[in-house]
Formats: sequence, structure tokens, C-alpha cells
Amino acid sequence: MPGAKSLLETAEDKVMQQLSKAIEGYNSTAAFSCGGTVPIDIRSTTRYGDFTSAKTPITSPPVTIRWDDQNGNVTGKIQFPVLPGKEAALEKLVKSCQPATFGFGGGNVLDEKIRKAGKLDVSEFSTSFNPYDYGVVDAVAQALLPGIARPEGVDKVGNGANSQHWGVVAELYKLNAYSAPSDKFKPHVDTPRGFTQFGSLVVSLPNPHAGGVLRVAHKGVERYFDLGSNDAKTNSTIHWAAFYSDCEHEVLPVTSGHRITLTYQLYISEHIGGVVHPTFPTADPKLYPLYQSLKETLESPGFMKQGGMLGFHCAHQYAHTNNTANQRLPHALKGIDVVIYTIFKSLGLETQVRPVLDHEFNEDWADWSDVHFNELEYERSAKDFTRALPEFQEIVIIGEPGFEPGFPPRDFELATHWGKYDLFKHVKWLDQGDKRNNEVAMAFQTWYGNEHETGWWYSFAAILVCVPPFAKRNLEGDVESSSMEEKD
Ligand SMILES: O=C(O)CCC(=O)C(=O)O
Ligand SMILES: [Fe+2]
Repeated sequence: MPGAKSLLETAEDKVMQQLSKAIEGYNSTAAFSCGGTVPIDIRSTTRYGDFTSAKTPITSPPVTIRWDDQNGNVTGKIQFPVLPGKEAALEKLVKSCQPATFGFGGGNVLDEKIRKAGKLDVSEFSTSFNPYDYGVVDAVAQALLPGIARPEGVDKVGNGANSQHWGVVAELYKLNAYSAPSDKFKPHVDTPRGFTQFGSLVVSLPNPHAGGVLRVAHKGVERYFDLGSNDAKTNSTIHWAAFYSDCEHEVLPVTSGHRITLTYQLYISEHIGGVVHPTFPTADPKLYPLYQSLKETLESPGFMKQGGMLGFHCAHQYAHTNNTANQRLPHALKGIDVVIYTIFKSLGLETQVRPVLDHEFNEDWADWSDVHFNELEYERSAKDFTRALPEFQEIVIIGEPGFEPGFPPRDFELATHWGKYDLFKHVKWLDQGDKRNNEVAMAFQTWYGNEHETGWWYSFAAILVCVPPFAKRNLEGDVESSSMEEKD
């Protein structure tokens, strides 16, 4: 029968369907948790610089815990793995723990049928283990963040909030001790603390025990994390597991030894620590060496007396002819670009990162049909104009002869494809710009007789600063710096 599929093709279709189903399923369910290990090496020489070289496996030195007694005095210190002869310290640690409660109906409940374990609050111990050091937090962010629906309220943190710049913050919460013969935690869902908490991280310190497997379930899919197994080579391993807050999970009974865990709350953050964070920038723009000279320039009456626009070609390359650039910028600015941007913003000036059409396109453009057209005059004035698109956009490709053959599109046609853009006269550019950072913003066809050629217009990412007239310039940095001087 013509058009009928061969057996082979039908079989292939089936496999394809299964595969896409599996991927679909993975997307919706299986990425609810992740886990991994960090081998312990007593002589660990892992340094931050080694992380990218991949020459040596990442290892952790033994983990130290110090803890307090009930009066808040430092009472003990222990290393994991516990060295032979130091077992008494481990028993002391377990004894120092208080019975662990669990959240229920808005309060904390103690019920050993549901949870039997010991705990130290975060104020009662300190640890040398830091999940950021071993890429654990990065791995969690990579595996779990993409699946998170944006928590309601994150947008309200400030403008510029976007998923491209979500970060993960792991906050140490408790030390837990689950001991033989039967400590456990029955199936439960953790109580999220605040709308930005999206999950939990459990780090199991290297200590021999049996049982205590962590079971995590989500939409009917289950995963078991045996946090007690040991690396064959190093014989001691830190295990970790992370999962979404809405996952049911349980700790199966510990049948021998002590299972000592550190638990962390995982929060989604708007890139806390990012220098362009809308509300809490980490870096103080006043401390950039450039701050003072830019401020003084703006304070001098002779500088842009009538006000106007300052421009800076971004010095670094950003893929900007796409829609996602609006989410990445200004957060993703680097080096001098972020310095310039944050300084002007901190001075209270309206500062934007926008795509600007390269001047050269103006030179090509000419209304040749206009009898009054003066090419030289045009070229001179064209350099005085800056066309800034309202936002970053995908490259525009004009294939059809939708405009008069022989001419590149004119301003009104540009507006059709790019939306309304601003035409600024006499932007004062702080730098020359590097053409290598330009990207094609629009491609079009021009006809010369029977020949047609492809033309391109380029754009670059620029920082545009609106400078008010001198009389109205009220630089915000003034207020703070003068009050700081008074204190000194
Ligand atoms: O220790 C674990 O594996 C998980 C403990 C737990 O579920 C919790 O602390 O809420
Ligand atoms: Fe839990």
C-alpha cells in the first residue's frame, strides 16, 4: 500500500514516542531531586583553582564540628570521619542533641512515633563544611532551579527581577543525629519558611551507619538516597541530596551507627551579591576608582550645562540581538560596563542599557530621490544622531521587496519593524566603541537594476545616561558622602 509505513519505520516511531514521553516525564517529575558525593581525603589539597582544571578529583578534608552545651559554652569538637580512639567525642555530640521536633499545625511537635532523632540548632554549633566550596549549591541550582515556578512575590523585590539571574542561597538550619537502633522520620513534607524557600538540602557527614535511607517522592515517582555508603577508594564520603519543598520524604530507620546530617534551607534569590542587584548591590559604587572623577565631571557647571545624553559603548561582548537580552541586561554587565552603569545609577541619573544602531547605517542611508539632498551634509549630521531601540530584539530579516527597490529601508520602515525608537541628537560618547562587539540587527535586500545585494545594519549594546541641565542636577551621591564626612 503506497504511503504505508514499513515495520522498521513503525518500530522507530514507537521508540521515538517512548523517548519523547520519557523526556516529557523527566521534565515534569524526575527532576524533583538531585544528589551527589564529595569524597573525603585526609590529605586533601583541593584548592579553588583546581575546580576548573579537572586534573584531580575534588575532595574535602575531614569536616570539623564544634558545638555548645546547654549554657552556650563551647563544649566539644569532633572531626568526621571520626578517628579511631575518638568515639567518645561522637557519643558526647549525640548526647548534646535535643530531641528533634517537627512542624505541625503551625507549632512544633515532639512525637517519637513520627520523628525520633536529635538536633542542634544552628546557633549551637559551627561546621567547617561549606556546600558552596564543592559545587553542591551550583549543582542544585543547575538541576532544580529551571523547574521552579517563579515564587509569587519575587517580582516585587524590585525591577529587573528575572529568572536568568535567579541564584540559590543555602542557609544552614540544623545538625541532626539519627542513631541506632531505630531513629527515623516518617513521611512528611517540610514546612517552607517564606515564599522564596523552594527546597531542602541534606548533607550526610561521613560516619558509618546502616539504614537511614532517605526516600523522596514526587508525583508518584520515588527516589532513594543511601547517604551512608562509602566511596570504594577513600572509604569515607560526604553524601548530599536536595529536593523541592513539595516532595514527600522520609528517613528510614537507622539500624546501626549514627547518621549525622547537616540540613540547609534552599532559597531562591534575585542574585543576592550581584553588583546590579536592584535593592542590595554588594559592591558600593563609591568605592570604584572611577566614581570620584565621574562625579566631579558632572558637578562642574561647564559640563553639559543644558543637559543631554551621555553614551558609553559596552566594552564587553553581549549576545544582544535576541529577546532574552532584556532579561540578562543590565544584570549580566561585566567589568568596566558594570562600573559605569552602577556609578551613574548611584548618582541618581536615569541610566539604561539599550541597543543602539551603528552610525554606519546612517551613512548608507540616503533619500537619493530628494533633490535637496546634500550627501556631505547628510553624512555629517548622521553622525550626530543616535538611534536607540526601545529594547533588545531579535534580528530582523527583510526578504520581500516591501519597499522601493534600490533603497535601503527608511526611518518609517525601520519603525515598522523595530517599533518606535528614540532619536537622540548629539549624544556625548565617552568612548570610541569596538566594532567587534556589533551584531547584525537587520538584514535587507537592495536592488541595483537587476542585481540585488544584501545589506546589514549593525547594533551595539550601549549605556545611555540622561544628564539633567546643570541647574537641575541633584546628584544623589552628595547627600551620603557629606554625611559620611561629618561622622569622620
Ligand atoms: O536527614 C534527612 O535525610 C532528612 C531530614 C528531614 O527530612 C528534615 O530534617 O526535615
Ligand atoms: Fe524533612
